[in-house]
Formats: sequence, C-alpha cells, structure tokens
Amino acid sequence: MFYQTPEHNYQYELNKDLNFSAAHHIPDERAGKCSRIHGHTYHVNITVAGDTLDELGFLVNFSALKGLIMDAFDHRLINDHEAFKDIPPTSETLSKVIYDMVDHFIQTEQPNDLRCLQIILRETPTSYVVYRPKEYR
Ligand SMILES: Nc1nc2c(c(=O)[nH]1)N=C([C@H](O)[C@H](O)COP(=O)(O)OP(=O)(O)OP(=O)(O)O)CN2
Ligand SMILES: [Zn+2]
Repeated sequence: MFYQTPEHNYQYELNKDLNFSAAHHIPDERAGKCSRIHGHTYHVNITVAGDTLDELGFLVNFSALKGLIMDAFDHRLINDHEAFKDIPPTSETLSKVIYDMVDHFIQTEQPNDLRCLQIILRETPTSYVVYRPKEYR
C-alpha cells in the first residue's frame, strides 16, 4: 500500500508496514464502548529517510523497526505500557509514542543520519491517524 508522505529532499525514503494485535481501552465513560477493554489488529506504516546508507547498504534494517514495535505492543494490553501511565492509548497518542520510539532508535542505534518523517497508525478498517512532527530536523 502507498501512503502520502511529506515532501523532502532526502535521497532515500524507506517505508515499513507491520501489524500487531493488542488490546486497549480508553478509561473514560465519554469514550462509550471504547471504555471497555477490546482488541484491534493495528496496522503501522513507518517512514524513515536519509541520504546515507549503513555498512549493510540499509537506511535501517526493516526487521529492526518491526522488532521495536512488536516487542513493545504485540499481544499486550497497551494501557500497561509505561508511555500510557498518564495518557489514554488512542490512535493519536499511540502514533506519537511509536514516532518517539522510532526516532530514539534511529538516533541512538544507527550510524547514518536518519529522520523519521511520519507514522500512520490504523486502528480499524475505517479509522487511522497520521502523526508528523511540525518539521523534520
Ligand atoms: N479520535 C479517536 N476516536 C476514537 C478512537 C481514537 O483512538 N481516536 N478510538 C476509538 C475506539 O478505541 C475504537 O477504535 C473504535 O473506533 P471506531 O472507528 O469508532 O470503530 P468502529 O469499528 O465502531 O467504526 P465504524 O466505522 O463505525 O464501524 C473510538 N474513537
Ligand atoms: Zn479501540
């Protein structure tokens, strides 16, 4: 599947799609049925860009991005994750949490200079969110 990505001048743009199964609830009765614990097959699209490749010829290993997200959320209750100690696990907040995880990983684990441009998080067949920082550094 192809998604809209922000305009940029990087030579390479990588996209990784992945799915994970998880439960969540929005702990507020105003969320209606979503205040009850329920599950989704989440779909995530991660966009990373850069001008230089690492020694393997990768921007970043696709499987490293997948592992990062799967380890944190697959077959878990998202509310239990420390990032959601004080905020509800909505599509909006989860897309930002995933953005921050990917950004931290590529800044600390990759030798090449990479940027995460956006995260698309699909919670249901009819609902998804795009998270993009105001500007990429
Ligand atoms: N802005 C948001 N609204 C809602 C979120 C969210 O994360 N951000 N989450 C939920 C529920 O958790 C749940 O995912 C229901 O979403 P919804 O699109 O309403 O699901 P349906 O399958 O019922 O959608 P239909 O298109 O009506 O079948 C709710 N809102
Ligand atoms: Zn839900």
